[in-house]
Amino acid sequence: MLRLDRVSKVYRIGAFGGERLRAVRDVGFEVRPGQVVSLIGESGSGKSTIGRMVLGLTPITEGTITFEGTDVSRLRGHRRRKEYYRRVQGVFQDPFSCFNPIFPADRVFALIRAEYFPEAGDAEWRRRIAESLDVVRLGPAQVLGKYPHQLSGGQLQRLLIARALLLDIRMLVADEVISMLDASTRIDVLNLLGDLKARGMGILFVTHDLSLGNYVSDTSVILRRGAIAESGPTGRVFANPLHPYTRRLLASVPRLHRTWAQTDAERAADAEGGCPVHGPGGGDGGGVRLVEAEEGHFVGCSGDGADGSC
Ligand SMILES: Nc1ncnc2c1ncn2[C@@H]1O[C@H](COP(=O)(O)OP(=O)(O)OP(=O)(O)O)[C@@H](O)[C@H]1O
Repeated sequence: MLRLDRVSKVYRIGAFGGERLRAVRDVGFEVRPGQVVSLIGESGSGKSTIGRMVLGLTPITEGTITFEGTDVSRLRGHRRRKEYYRRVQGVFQDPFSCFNPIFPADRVFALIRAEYFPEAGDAEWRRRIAESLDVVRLGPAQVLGKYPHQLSGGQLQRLLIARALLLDIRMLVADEVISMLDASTRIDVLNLLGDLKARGMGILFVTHDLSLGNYVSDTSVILRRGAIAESGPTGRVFANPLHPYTRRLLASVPRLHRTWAQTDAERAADAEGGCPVHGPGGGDGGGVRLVEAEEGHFVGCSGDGADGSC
């Protein structure tokens, strides 16, 4: 469905764009129908840049992104972009910023109608909205005609997902979609993503939170400084983390019955360095080259070992 091959992004930064920042390095993975793939990494690891490149919101520097066999790396022209967005949509962290406070929140539906379904009759359109709201478990009376400030963050987030569903999308990029929601609403939105997956939708789930990645995804892609440190079936990556960076991330998840001191000791042990594939002396495991350590489970090898094997 969605495939990234050796995708990189270099931003021009500094005065007059004279400096370059390599935010994403040679990233490749696939999202299949009915599959949730998590992009996991700390702040600045390049997760959102990848999500934005998939959505055509940030131009890619190198590599290829294909969706259902079509190269969508450089989407040009209103018609091509419109067709792509009929199939692929994004939902982001801050639902409030997606709504204009001076209009009722359901204006987002009217904008979709004007762009994609100008020929739809009123009765048909009302039925389609009701169907979409039903999928995201919102009653029309709860949200229609209400202003953004009258709705909760969770309701607004679900409204945005309902808007995307009007388009018969095949893939959703969900970028930190629950970070701003309270605990009870979070689980609602996570379960909703589970429903969408069950309907065959592919989901690219961007998160800095390992436990969320573990909860929702079939495949995990762990990013470090823009490169893949480790990737594979979520069960394998979490049960047998091979890269020191993944182990450090896992060690920093607060757990009941564990103390700071125990977590610190784990961190220190992992910080000793070396390549996760070839051991100490094999570089720092920067994730430049991916090595298949077990079936479908890849780990970044720094490629600079003394004997050239690494
Ligand atoms: N438009 C931009 N111009 C220049 N640099 C950028 C731009 N957007 C992101 N960056 C830089 O690229 C790197 C990756 O940023 P990105 O937002 O993709 O990371 P992230 O993993 O999503 O982080 P966070 O979880 O904090 O959102 C960071 O160093 C960031 O400062």
